[in-house]
Amino acid sequence: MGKEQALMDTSVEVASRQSLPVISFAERDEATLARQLDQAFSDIGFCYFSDIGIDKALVEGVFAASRRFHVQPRAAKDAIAMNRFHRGYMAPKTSIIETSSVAKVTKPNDSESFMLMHEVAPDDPRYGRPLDGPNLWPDLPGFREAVVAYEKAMHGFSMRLLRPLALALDLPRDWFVPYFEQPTTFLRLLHYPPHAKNAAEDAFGSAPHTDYGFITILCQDSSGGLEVRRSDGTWLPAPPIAGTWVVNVADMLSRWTNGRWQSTPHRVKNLSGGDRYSCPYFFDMSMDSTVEVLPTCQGPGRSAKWPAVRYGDYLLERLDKNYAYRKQPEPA
Ligand SMILES: O=C(O)CCC(=O)C(=O)O
Ligand SMILES: [Fe+2]
Repeated sequence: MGKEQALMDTSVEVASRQSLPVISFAERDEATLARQLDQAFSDIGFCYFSDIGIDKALVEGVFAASRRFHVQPRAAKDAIAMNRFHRGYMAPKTSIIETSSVAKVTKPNDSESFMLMHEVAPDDPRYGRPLDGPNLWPDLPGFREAVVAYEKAMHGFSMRLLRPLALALDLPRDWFVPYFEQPTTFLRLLHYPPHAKNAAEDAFGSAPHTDYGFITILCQDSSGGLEVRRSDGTWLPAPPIAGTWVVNVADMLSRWTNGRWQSTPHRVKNLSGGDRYSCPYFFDMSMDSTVEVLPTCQGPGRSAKWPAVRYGDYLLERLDKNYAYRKQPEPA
């Protein structure tokens, strides 16, 4: 490969790409990881992670919990319908991605989910602010323990990931840490029913969208159906690979990097014929974080493409537009 080609390959996504890169965290030094992360996130904004040090039993536990939750009768799930803090059960066809920059989305998503966010205790000064309130739990023995154990492990890994991410962007290795002392996190236990045979072409389990925050680390079952948009507008499948997580850059991280890392649109159609389960973990900065283009991602000829934004404001605007329950009048 000539030097010019090599340079191009690190900055321009290869339109003919047939698969996403897999980055292994087994015995890799931070500098190597940083290089691989930079390449993947600059190219297509998506990759797989393997060997991230999370016990298989934790993964099996969270999927088992999700299945137990979703097979319950609808009334049991509605008993913990999503509260104004964005926690609880989100019924099918109650989210429509009106803020999609990708497509005119007209149909609500054909999926249901249980949403868990960072816990905010009543004695926490943040308690009661928008999106800072209590989680809701189903009446299922062992459910909470399994879900919290997985969430804790994902949080630990995500904190460790901050260093190679900072190095990849030529920042001091602990640069991101202060933004994540009180992170905004979402663990979503998603269930997709089989895609209806007569469904319209533009009906999706998850319509084309980008994620809002910093980074998303998703574990999927063996059904398949997730697709990632290439820069030429075609869609690349992100099929299940045992022992891996699918990872993507979200809007705030893309904005922080002045677009060097891409917040890539993705979508889901569950064509497996059976139920599909996935568990995305959204690891985002504290609500009060100001996201302003990084000093290392701007300079002469690379002026900042976005003004500074407070993450909590950006997030609220998105949620208010995309979720039906947020459009109802507040209960008295
Ligand atoms: O279920 C999936 O594979 C993707 C889910 C997703 O993109 C999301 O919840 O933001
Ligand atoms: Fe997503």
